Amino acid sequence: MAMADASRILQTTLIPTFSQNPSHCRTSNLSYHHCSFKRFHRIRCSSLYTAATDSQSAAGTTAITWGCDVDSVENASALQQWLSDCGLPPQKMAIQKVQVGERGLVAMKNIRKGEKLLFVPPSLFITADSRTYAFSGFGAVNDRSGAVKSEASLANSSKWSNYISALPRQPYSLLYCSEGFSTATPCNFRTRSELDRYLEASQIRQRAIERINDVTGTYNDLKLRIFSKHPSLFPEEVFNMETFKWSFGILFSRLVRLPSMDGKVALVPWADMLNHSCEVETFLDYDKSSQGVVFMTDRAYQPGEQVFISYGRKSNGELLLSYGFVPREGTNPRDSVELSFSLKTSDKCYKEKVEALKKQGLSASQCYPLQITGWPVELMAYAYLAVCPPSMRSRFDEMAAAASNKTTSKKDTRYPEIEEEAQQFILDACEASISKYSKFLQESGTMDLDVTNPKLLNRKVFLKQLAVDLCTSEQRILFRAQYILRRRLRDIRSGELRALKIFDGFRKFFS
Ligand SMILES: C[S@@+](CC[C@H](N)C(=O)[O-])C[C@H]1O[C@@H](n2cnc3c(N)ncnc32)[C@H](O)[C@@H]1O
Repeated sequence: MAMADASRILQTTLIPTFSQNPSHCRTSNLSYHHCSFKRFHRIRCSSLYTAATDSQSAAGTTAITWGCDVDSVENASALQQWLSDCGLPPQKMAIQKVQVGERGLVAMKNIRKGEKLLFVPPSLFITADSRTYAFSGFGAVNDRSGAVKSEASLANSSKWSNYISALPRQPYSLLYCSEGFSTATPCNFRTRSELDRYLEASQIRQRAIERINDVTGTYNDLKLRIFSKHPSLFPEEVFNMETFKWSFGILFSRLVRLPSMDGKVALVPWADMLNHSCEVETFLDYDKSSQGVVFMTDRAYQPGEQVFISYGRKSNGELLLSYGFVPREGTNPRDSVELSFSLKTSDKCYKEKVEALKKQGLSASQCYPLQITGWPVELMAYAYLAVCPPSMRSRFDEMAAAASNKTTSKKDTRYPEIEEEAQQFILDACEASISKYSKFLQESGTMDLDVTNPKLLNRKVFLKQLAVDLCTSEQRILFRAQYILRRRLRDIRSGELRALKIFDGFRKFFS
């Protein structure tokens, strides 16, 4: 789920707390415009970990007091009752503890292949334009004096209280990787150094850092411009980094994009209890004929079996980043690994090549995804450009254009004269990356977890396992690419050798 989508939903879930009751704004001298947070649509990425760390340590850490344990189903029956009172039709599934994903929806009756399930009506969606009331602890300001009700009383008074009570108190998310985050968080990367250590080999580390910076930057921005100026309206106990990360953790792991509603994103209670399987190809969407969110099963289920949907055709790294899990090894046909490539600064044509790339909006270093089945034509074009000799400088522009995925004609142009060098260039990057993964995977067996608290030890073992699973799956793709590249190079070289031998034979014959 894109950061901008999550941000928009988060902001609108805050707005109605005020906009539904403008008198709060009057008492606190905040204009309606201020209350609506419209000015804070922009996500600021400038704040770095240090800023987040400072505010965090100054604030102290506060554990989330709403929601429930990630594997608890005690609030599930209340949720199901509330949903049916709100118009959810009778269901063929119920929330239960499951093997995959802690809690999930399990078939109560026989379900046929091709059957439509769920039918969650729009009145239950939480979207950027819903008049949602107090979705998170952030919406807790709701009395005339501006005092904050406790989350418990908020949870009881909010329309969404049953939904909030059934949300995981500690969503699995890489958002919890910033320094100084609460040790109460059970299974995420707690510190930046953990993230660096465990995900050093993977490009997902950089993506996680960018996401954390986006979220912490947004919080710091709001804190500087609003929360700190109106402490009675925005008390630190509620408006702190921890609750902010919790909200984003929930959004990243539960928001759904609905293609039939022009790509609108929404939290869809009940539907968000379904877990992901890479082995199904069925997605949530709004169904105009039944006027609700549905999915169509692509296999049959018997009573007692867990029912799955697909969260999208995502790589294991993307699933870890947003949802905090890595699928079982070899089960994700959409898995890919991002590999970084750079032009050599010692290249005689370095500047000209950088210029050609710049014209396409690319830089000297580029990342391309490798899949078990191969890699994009854009990567091959970048490799040609990287190894292209000065005598072929007239081709730089066309190679750079082909290296950009903006080109509509995905022509797989080949340059036989530099084919060997280009394949070798990709192989070198692959092998450098493989050795980074091998180093981590070898060391992970002996890595000192450095903890005394048994709860924390469990958490650390879990997160290290996630990193090991991700790195194993990414390295597996790289090994496959290495195998293909080595074979191609062997063929090219043996082909050249054969051609040389024939040429030599002709030469001898004629002489
Ligand atoms: C949309 S929620 C699904 C309901 C969730 N299991 C719950 O109890 O609230 C997404 C979260 O479920 C878990 N999950 C979903 N699919 C999973 C899978 N295949 N393996 C492990 N965890 C999964 C992850 O924690 C993810 O962040």
